[in-house]
Amino acid sequence: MVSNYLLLEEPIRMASILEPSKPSFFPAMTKIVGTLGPNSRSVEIISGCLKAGMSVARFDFSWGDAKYHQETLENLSVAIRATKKLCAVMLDTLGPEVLLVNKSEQPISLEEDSLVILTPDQDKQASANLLPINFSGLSKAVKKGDDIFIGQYLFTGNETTSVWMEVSEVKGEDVVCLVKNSATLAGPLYTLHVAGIHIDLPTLTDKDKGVISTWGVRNKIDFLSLSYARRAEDVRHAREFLSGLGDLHQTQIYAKIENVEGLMNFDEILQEADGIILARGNLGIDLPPEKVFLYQKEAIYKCNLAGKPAVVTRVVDSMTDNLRPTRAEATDVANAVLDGSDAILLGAETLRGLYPVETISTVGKICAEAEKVYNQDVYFKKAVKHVGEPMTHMEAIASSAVRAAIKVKASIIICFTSSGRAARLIAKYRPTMPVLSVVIPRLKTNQLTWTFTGAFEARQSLIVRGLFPMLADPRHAAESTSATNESVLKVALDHGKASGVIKSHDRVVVCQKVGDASVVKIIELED
Ligand SMILES: Nc1ncnc2c1ncn2[C@@H]1O[C@H](COP(=O)(O)OP(=O)(O)O)[C@@H](O)[C@H]1O
Ligand SMILES: C=C(OP(=O)(O)O)C(=O)O
Ligand SMILES: [K+]
Ligand SMILES: [Mg+2]
Repeated sequence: MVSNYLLLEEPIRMASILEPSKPSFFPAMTKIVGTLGPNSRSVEIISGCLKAGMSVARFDFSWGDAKYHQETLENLSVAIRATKKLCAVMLDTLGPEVLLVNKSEQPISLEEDSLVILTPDQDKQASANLLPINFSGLSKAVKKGDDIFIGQYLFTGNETTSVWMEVSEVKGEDVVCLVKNSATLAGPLYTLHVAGIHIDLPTLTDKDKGVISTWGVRNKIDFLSLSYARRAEDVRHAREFLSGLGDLHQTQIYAKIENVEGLMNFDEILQEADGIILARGNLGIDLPPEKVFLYQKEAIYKCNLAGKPAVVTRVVDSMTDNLRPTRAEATDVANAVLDGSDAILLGAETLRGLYPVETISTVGKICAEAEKVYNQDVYFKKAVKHVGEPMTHMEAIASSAVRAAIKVKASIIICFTSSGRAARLIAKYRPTMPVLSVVIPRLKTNQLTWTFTGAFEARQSLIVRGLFPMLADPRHAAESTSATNESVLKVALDHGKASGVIKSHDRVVVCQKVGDASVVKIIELED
């Protein structure tokens, strides 16, 4: 019987809930993006994060300079080599973020019911009555009665370091606000959020362009997280910019939807972007609390059907200071997985939290439990129906591979790919088993040198639910014959066996091209 119930096995036995989970080679099919910062930049901690399951490292240029992030990234490279765990690199832009400018970095104590002026004059000293900001258009964007929220970067919402204010008067370029709660703004970086207004600043700022063309090019970033993407044009513009920067034409763009403006243009943004980040931190302030879940479900579903990864943020804020998540947070992580998300992005928890490694492993365990009861059957049927008929050959092949793998209870799917497209399409149908995407390098030339492609494609699958990349030896370059295909398949199977995902007598579904024909084959392993 097929039901629309979220859980696959219906009903599950209560006693089965208590059974300990079997350890598996892959911590979870859902991926974890960790933001690296002060509490997660040593080789030792980063190695711990990788072993716990982090597969994408986010470098947030809202703070820290290129030198600081470069040191962290070099430690990441050492940790990758030491642990033999792959990790992709994501550059997160500053974007049109309004910041408080407190040059002295002295703590500022704001009193409930007092008045404070927000001014674009950055030469002024910050005080309890005057707060300079980096944006001169605020007075034109707000009106009396609007809510303004100032919080420490990545504020958790339950700190006494965030302040809620109401606009009481606009005076020239200054905005006079009434403080609604007492708070002390200590530390260097504070961001300002005004619900529901358009901030007239470019999505890709000059500072962002500078960072991408230097730090980004130097480190061949796999992903650009485009903060505050508000229109499809923002993504197109970023893509045009990347296309002029050598290798970065291969960088994928993840549009971060952080406000109502981005939400209103969601469909057109999804069409242009390679993936979506549901930035619930900012969007959660812009939306009434009772509407956030609705956005989450709809946005993830649209991403799933488009075959584009959905990344959910701000899941276990309380783990920034605690070893255990709250019950609400633990349930929220599981629900994000049941909703269909590809990856969970950790911010404050890994960046400045006390328990970065434990947070990653806790979130991974919750994801793994939720994946086991994800109603793949219901989702699969919806995905097939949505594509309609006639299907493209690749959609037919990808969906058939997933269906065959489930029917024969295969332990993995092995997918040959060069562009990564075939593997992504398989992931779209949400197989319940891991997909080993065997990326076959292609030889390309820029008329000066010959190089192999494949590294970007392999790392970019590290954010997709269920995909685990393996980069084939360049000697097996894409113009492959059936003999080389067979030898690559043997390497992939050996890799699967060595890592424990496949064992003797297991069934494996393979998706590859043989001559001109795309085939899905089922193989049963011998001893
Ligand atoms: N080098 C290869 N050897 C064998 N089969 C391949 C190879 N590259 C891709 N395939 C298969 O070809 C089909 C098209 O895959 P796709 O990833 O779209 O190809 P490409 O990487 O060339 O864009 C899929 O069935 C895929 O498994
Ligand atoms: C992840 C978010 O943003 P930031 O880049 O500021 O951490 C968010 O708003 O959810
Ligand atoms: K940012
Ligand atoms: Mg944000």
